[in-house]
Amino acid sequence: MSDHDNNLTPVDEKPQSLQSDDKVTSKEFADHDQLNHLHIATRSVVSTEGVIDAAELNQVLDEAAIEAAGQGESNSLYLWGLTFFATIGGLLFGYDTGAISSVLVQVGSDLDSRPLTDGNKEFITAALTVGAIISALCAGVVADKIGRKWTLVICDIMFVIGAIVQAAAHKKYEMVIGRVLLGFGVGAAAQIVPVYIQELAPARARGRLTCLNSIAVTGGQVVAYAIGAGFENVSSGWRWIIALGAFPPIVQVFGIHFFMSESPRYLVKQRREDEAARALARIYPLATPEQINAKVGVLKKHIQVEEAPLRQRIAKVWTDVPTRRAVFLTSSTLAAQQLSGFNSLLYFSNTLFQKAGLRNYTATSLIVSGANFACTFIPLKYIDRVGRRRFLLATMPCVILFLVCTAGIFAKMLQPTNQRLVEGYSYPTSYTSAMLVFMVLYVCSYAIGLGNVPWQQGEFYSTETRMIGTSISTAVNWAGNLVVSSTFLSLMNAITPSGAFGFFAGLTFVFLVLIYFLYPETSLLSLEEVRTTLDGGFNVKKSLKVRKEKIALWKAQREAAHAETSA
Ligand SMILES: O[C@H]1[C@H](O)[C@@H](O)[C@H](O)[C@@H](O)[C@H]1O
Repeated sequence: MSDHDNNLTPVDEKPQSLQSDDKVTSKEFADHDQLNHLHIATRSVVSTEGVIDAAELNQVLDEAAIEAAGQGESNSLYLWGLTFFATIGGLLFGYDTGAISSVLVQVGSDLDSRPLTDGNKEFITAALTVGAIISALCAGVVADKIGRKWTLVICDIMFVIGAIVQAAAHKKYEMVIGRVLLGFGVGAAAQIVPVYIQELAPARARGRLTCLNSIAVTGGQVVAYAIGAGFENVSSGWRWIIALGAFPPIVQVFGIHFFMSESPRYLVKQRREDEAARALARIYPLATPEQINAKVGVLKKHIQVEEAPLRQRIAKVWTDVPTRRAVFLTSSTLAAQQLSGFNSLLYFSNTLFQKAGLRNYTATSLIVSGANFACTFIPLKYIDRVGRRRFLLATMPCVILFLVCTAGIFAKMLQPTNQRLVEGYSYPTSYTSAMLVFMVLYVCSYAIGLGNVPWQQGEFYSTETRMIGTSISTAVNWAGNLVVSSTFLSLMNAITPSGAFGFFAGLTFVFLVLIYFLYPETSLLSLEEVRTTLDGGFNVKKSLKVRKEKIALWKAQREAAHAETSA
């Protein structure tokens, strides 16, 4: 066993009670069986290497006790409420990215009195993404300055104005402006909502509550498709599809005003410690006032570190090697998510299915987004138990396989039309059905792994670099989205539909190799353990070993506790 792992090993003897000026190593620290119990129960943030003084130890113990107080108990109603209102941001991200598929088909000649060309369609779709890249880059800094809640309010304002401008558009450029404004909201929401949830959630529920945001995103896309199908035969129905997106932000602003608290971390930073304590007491209803105060103390300590000037924190992202590794990993996985091509289907499936001669093409597209939504629930249940890395490694080969099958079926189907999708040509139903089946299987594999796991990115960062690191990788994600959305239709024209899907398969394969060699397992490891995992390398084997031994240790502890109670 490595030193690292030894830190988790319980010993028979308890250490002497600790005086405030005592220095204890992390080894002794872990030997304290109370802490060991709490550490195991709660995955509290404990340094596994450094030297910690006793006052700090007590603080961490108290913080861990807060987590333990919530252990076994379901999340408080308040926490559910916070998550509900926060994930409206995810819902809007999904709705506004999903709605474009129906809008592009239904818009007809309503803009500039001319039908949209493929180039126009790509441009309009990409406009949102450009806005999102810009806002993702700024969102972290803004949220550190004015708070998470107010950043969300700005997103909501963008959602409403963007929707109004688009719904009222008669010219292409007005539509593009509306999409960019909407993009400002979407990009910032994609960055802020998961981090806000991670800052509020108790450690035991963090992974799953973050998954809820992905469910809101994919759910928003399904709602957009369903509404799109509903308005298919309504004149100027596309204006309604867009306008309906202006209502959820109003609900969110209502929730923010009357219900949501600011992140306790931000409140402490603003020296509003009483408010922070009140928010924490509602999130951890079983915690004692002393525990809450201790938690506020721990936050204060973290925030002192965070208070390094912005320029220094940005510099650290580049100069600190483990942080650079974190940026590389989170950006690569978020790029892989986009370059596997899922959004090409999300944005253009209506156009694609319409050209392939499928009747009810909007309803057919609903199957694609529905499969994405349904499969997002699988990681919700198992993401901590099975592990992030395993989810990716198990599902990415399936993504590649079904992309290749889709490419193959296109190649066969388009033989009579010289590998071009010719609108009005009647392709055999056996081919169009097989194409749909392979696409759905591809989407399911994507949703279980790549669609979800990369958004757990916050885990790889220290408190100090989390906002900036996740801003960078979120912008990379939107940049990948831009590449796919602005080139897909042209790519299909240039290298045929089968070539385009084959290309996505090839890119996914490259990322699969990268993840296999470099992506460590983070589930069940404390945040501190995740961070030390990136010291001196990517340490994939070490992370797997630590996780395995941790599980073995938990089992042994549980059995010992069981034997003790039955004796
Ligand atoms: O995780 C989400 C989800 O997979 C969405 O369906 C997709 O449209 C987004 O681009 C992605 O970030």
